[in-house]
This record gives sequence, structure tokens and C-alpha cells, in this order.
Amino acid sequence: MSGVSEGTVAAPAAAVPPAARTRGLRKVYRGTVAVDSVDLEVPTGAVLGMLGPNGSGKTTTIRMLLGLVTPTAGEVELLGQKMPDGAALALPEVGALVEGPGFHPFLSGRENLMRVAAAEPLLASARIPGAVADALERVGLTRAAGRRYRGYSLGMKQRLGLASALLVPRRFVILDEPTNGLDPAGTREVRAVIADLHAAGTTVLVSSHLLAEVEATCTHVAVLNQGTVVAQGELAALLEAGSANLLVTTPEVTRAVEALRDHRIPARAVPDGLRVDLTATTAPQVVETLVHAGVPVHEVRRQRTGLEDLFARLTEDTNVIEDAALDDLATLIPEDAR
Ligand SMILES: Nc1ncnc2c1ncn2[C@@H]1O[C@H](COP(=O)(O)OP(=O)(O)OP(=O)(O)O)[C@@H](O)[C@H]1O
Repeated sequence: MSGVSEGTVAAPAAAVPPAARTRGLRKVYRGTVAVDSVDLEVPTGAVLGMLGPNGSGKTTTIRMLLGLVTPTAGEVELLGQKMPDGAALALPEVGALVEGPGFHPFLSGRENLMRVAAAEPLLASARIPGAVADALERVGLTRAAGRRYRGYSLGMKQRLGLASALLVPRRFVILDEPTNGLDPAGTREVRAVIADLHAAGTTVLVSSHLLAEVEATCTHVAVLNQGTVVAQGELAALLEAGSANLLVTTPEVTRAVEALRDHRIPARAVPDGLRVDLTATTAPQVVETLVHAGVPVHEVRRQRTGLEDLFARLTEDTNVIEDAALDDLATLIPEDAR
């Protein structure tokens, strides 16, 4: 008998549940609201960058995801398990680098890692030395592995924390500011580790206050400001929403705007010249059109995209977000989430 009867319609593939999900997450520390109304979703397989200025609530959110901090309100689901009740099931498959990982100052990096490895439920005793050696190698700490943790630089401490997150293959790796204290070479190595994890199908959540870092490594972004998520989604979609402009300096602004509009290129006069929307055109096309129309072009430069501009302002000043920036954000947030 055939396994599929006539007229049977294949059931749609079940949607893959997210690696982590929070609903209405809130944390208040003695009157200070650290995190409020956070609905975060980390899609399985994604590298999600949690971006926000200092004090925006990234670490607190991550600690609540891992069950290290008890939320004042709201829910956390980690690898399908409700936290904190499901911690024993979820946490062995989650590698985490969080501030203050609690290494022993008088033990060497290797000895510290052996202790962490001994507590890994998914690691058999016989495999511990090999797993420790691999993790040290992966983060570039093999040569310094015999030195006491107390003498490690901030960057070396970060590397050791990263090594502890990588001791066993994980379904989900959470890294809180992993490049903090690292030199450019160390930063590149962390990026390579994240890329390797992504290629192996591991979901990664990485917090940062640096847009460039998130842009270089992430497929998705969640922007936090003052304890709330103000935008989240695929990086490409968010960047597109803040499309680029070209700033052209010319003494003949009116003629330039007309020439471009004749070619259906949207442009408008601004104090230093004209601003051209590059959504449907390119910089060379704009310049060619102006030159053909006999418009003298003194200078052409690309403006930062709305999103870059916004991220920069977020990282430059934690308290002041201009209304215009909030308007930009409003366009990035799905209406039903506002
Ligand atoms: N244990 C605590 N007790 C009191 N207040 C806290 C505590 N932890 C965090 N906060 C406060 O909560 C807010 C959010 O802090 P959090 O560390 O989560 O932000 P962050 O985005 O990770 O910042 P950073 O990039 O500086 O690490 C800040 O105002 C901080 O001072």
C-alpha cells in the first residue's frame, strides 16, 4: 500500500522555533529600570547582533536569557525551554561569554578551562584534555595557557571566556561584548570564530556597541536603547530602510535639481548643495547626468545611511536621541510591534 493516499496534501514544514524568545521582559534594580518591555526573537541559525550604547540593557537582557538574573516581569524561552525551569535542559547546549565569568586568579588559563570543562554535562571525562586544547587553540591562547589568569590582559581574559563557551559543540552561543579589550588582530579572530559557528549552523547572539562590528558579522540586528528594543530584524532589510544619499556641491543648485528630475532622479536643495536619493540610481549616474546637463560639480560625497547615522548617535550619546532619529526608527519597527 502506498504511503501517500490520493488527495493527500503534504503538511507545510513546521516553522523552526527561535533559539531564544522573550516576551515583555523587564528588570528593575532598586528603582532603576534596566530593561523594559523587551520582546526579542533570536531566529535559529542567525547571527544576531544586539546593538546599543553603554547602559542600554544588553548585559541585563543576556543575563536574563541565561537565567543568571531573575526578571522582574516577563518570560524567557531558551532553546524551546521556559527559563528558569528548563535551565538544566537548555543550558548545556548554550555556550556563553558574559562579563565576570569567575575564573580563578591563581590557576592558569588551561587549569581554569579544565575546571569549567569538568562541569560540562555534555563532555565525557576522557575528552576533556582534547576539548580544552582545541578551545585554547581556537581562541589563540595556546602559548599563554600555562600562565596564571591573574596576569592575563583584558584581551586574554576575553579569549579564555570565549574558549569556555566553545568547549563543546553548542546549538546556541551567546557572547557579551566579545571584542572588548581585544586588539585588531584579536577582533578579527573573534569575527572568524563567529563566522565558523554560523557556518556550522550554530545560532549566535553577540552584543556590541559598535555598528561596524555588527555589520561585519551579523545576519540580524536588535537595537536597544534605554532598556527597550527600538528596532529588530534582518540586517540587510534594516540597512535598506536607511538608504543612502549623495551630497552634491554645486553653485547651480536649481539647474542641477531640474536636470536630475528630468531623468527621474529624486533630488532636493539643501544648504550646501543638493541631496540625491540613491535608492533607484547610482553615484556615477548622478554625476554623468549633471555633467551632461552642463552643471558644474564641485564635490560629491556619499552621506551615511539613516541607520548608520542612527547607530552612531546611539553609541555617541546614551541620553539624547533626536526626534528625527526616533522617526527613522519608527519606520523600521513593524506597526503591530509599536
Ligand atoms: N546589578 C545592578 N544593580 C543596579 N543597576 C544595574 C545592575 N546591572 C545593571 N544595572 C543598570 O541597568 C542599566 C542597564 O545596564 P546593562 O549593563 O544591562 O547595559 P549594557 O547595555 O550591557 O551596558 P554596557 O555596554 O555598559 O555593558 C544601567 O543603567 C545599569 O547601571
